[in-house]
Amino acid sequence: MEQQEQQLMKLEGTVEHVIYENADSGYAVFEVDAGGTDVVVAGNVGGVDNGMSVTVYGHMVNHPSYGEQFRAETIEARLPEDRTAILSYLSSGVLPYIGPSTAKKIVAKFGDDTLTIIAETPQRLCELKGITEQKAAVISNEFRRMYGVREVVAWFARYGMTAQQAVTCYRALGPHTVEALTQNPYLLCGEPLQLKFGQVDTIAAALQFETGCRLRVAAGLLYALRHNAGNGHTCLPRDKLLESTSKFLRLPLGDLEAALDELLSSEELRTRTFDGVEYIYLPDLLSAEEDIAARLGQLSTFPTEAPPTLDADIRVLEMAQGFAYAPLQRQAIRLALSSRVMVLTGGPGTGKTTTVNAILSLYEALYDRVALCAPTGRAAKRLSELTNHAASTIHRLLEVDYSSGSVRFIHNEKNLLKYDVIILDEMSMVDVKLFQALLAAARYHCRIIMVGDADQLPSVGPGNILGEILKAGVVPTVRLTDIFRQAQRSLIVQNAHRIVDGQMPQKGGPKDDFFLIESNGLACQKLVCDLVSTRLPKAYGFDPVRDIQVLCPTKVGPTGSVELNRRLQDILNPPAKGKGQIGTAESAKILRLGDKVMQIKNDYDITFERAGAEAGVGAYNGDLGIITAVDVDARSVTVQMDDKKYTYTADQLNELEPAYAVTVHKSQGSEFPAVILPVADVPARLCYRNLLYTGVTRARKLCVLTGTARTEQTMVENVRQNMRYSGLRYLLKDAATPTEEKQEQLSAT
Ligand SMILES: Nc1ncnc2c1ncn2[C@@H]1O[C@H](COP(=O)(O)OP(=O)(O)OP(=O)(O)O)[C@@H](O)[C@H]1O
Repeated sequence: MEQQEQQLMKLEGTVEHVIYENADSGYAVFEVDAGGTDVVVAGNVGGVDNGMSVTVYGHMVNHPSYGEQFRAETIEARLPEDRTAILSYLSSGVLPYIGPSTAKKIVAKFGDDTLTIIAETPQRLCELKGITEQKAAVISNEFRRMYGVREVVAWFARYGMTAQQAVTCYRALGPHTVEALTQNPYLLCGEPLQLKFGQVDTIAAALQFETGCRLRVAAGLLYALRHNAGNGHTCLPRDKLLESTSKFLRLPLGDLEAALDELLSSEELRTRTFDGVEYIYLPDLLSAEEDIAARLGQLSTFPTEAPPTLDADIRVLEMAQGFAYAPLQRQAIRLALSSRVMVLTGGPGTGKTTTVNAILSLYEALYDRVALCAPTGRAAKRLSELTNHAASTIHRLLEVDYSSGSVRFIHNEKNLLKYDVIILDEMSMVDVKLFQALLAAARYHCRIIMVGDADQLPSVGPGNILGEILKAGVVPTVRLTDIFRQAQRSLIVQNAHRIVDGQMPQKGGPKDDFFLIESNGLACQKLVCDLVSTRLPKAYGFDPVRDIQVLCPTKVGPTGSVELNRRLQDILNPPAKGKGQIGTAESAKILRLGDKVMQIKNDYDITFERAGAEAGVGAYNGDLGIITAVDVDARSVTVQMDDKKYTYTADQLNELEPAYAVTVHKSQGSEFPAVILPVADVPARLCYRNLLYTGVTRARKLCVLTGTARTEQTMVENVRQNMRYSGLRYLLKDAATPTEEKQEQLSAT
């Protein structure tokens, strides 16, 4: 920090005029009187007000439109200290009920003590005509709130953290933020910042916390569980949790046992034993799994009957389509119409969508309200194209309310969705919290049909619901296994099935929709670029940006997504005069007019416009779009994602990345006309079957593998199933086991 500060310039002065301020991000542009010279300062400083004394560290930069300005890295702001500064501060209208003339009167009366009086004895303001007790209280509260934010910003700056982090934390922890963090800095590991344990440990050490203290041990255990939830585990075996936490805290196991037991008895953590092994859960993840299990278990045991005309109805559908359903498809249709809950699973080309279409038609004849949904926008779009029926994302169905700064759903157990049936596609991508929310918002009698392919990569969030449901074996399930004739002609489909069966894909040739071109290292990088930019567009007529997608198993290396993005951006959308572009210092990425970009995290707040339709909010991880405008001065870009137009301001640019090449993980739930998948230089931990399978099955018309047969073979043979700890299968089995009490409840309904 010190070293960094040495390279930074220091500027001291008084804030003269705030030109622009974004209260959410803490970004501000303001003029500072630095001993007679006015300097424009810009940066994420957490807000400033006229009259404040500031010490700013940063660099002078030359802004293309605004000329010279000081780009602030950190700021220390103090409240105005002398009369003139206090008057300027209050006159700016920073506090309610105080305009320039009232400010003058207040300062004339209380002088240098003005701010102390406002903070501590606001009733004294009533000595001035026109200020009632109520007004004085409002003024004082607002002052203390603002002062609180400044205090938090200063505290954060002391430990090398940004004003934006401070503002976010203040919003979550409130006026006592500094007090709370001083007493327990490890709170920073939790929501909303989720800082790395090491970083927080350094802060704690500076605050004289002992390495063996209870707060640190408890924080370490919670951190390990949260970190593992980020890797998909809903729980951890007790021994494993203790062992890994003991390693990163560098404390003996014995020191951790007591802290864990305390956390369990205070219910900050929960425990369950499955198959004789004790598992430790974060409470919200246990509730999610228990709620899911209880609801699915209950629905599974709910007696229902198929409509008497079902066979005739199926025959009518077959006649209308001109083909008969295969026996397993028929079984799935019957099961869907005679159960409250079911799973339909199978690989590509096995007739899932055709079966869903039949189920949808039959249900629509019976019920008014059938919802079709999928976890991602692209999956929902594809579903709606394939079924000719409106489909939405789960988030859209539940309607996100982000007004409190965290995700809540408008539809929940108190405001149920008005559907009789919910058909949920791409089930492999749904995590436990989202599924819990969906089930909570479903009416008691609502039927749930889950469709998915368990061999795809599991959800980004914690849990492996589809896999666990299949393992539990208590939810009625049909697994489609035969590949239909049309699909059999496709080498993409055949090879996808070969991969799942552990066989090497057929190599294919130019006439097939799948082929492998052997290559390696930089040659492979060049090959991918040639295929995207010239060879495939020439041979197949694909648009290099809109139709072809490079999917990388990894981010790193010559054929990782980072490097390929850089190369492809240069080739497909090179810089040109008049073509706006914005560079971001942190990630060294460039966003340029015409670029294909991806939203890389959920933003529930960002607004979009739609031509001829209602505007809305929300952009989700994995959404793809094209940059249609760049405002270099304002550092903002406009992105068109299907029919939605978003404007990203300077502080939102970190949500976007060029997307000529994306990782297979980010492509889950999407399909592309042509996929190029480099299978060279893949790090060992990413060399596994489901990843290759997921990548290949994203291709609709053409899949080209570039790389080495050896890497391909390693991927096919490695069945490390992205192993995830979860207790859902046990909880489900338990929930579906009829007990006397449950039987009584059922017969009473
Ligand atoms: N009973 C059937 N008889 C003849 N053809 C069928 C039948 N069911 C499905 N098909 C055809 O098989 C092909 C694959 O079916 P479908 O698209 O439903 O499979 P899918 O499992 O959804 O595949 P994907 O996951 O790849 O989308 C389609 O061309 C479809 O028309």
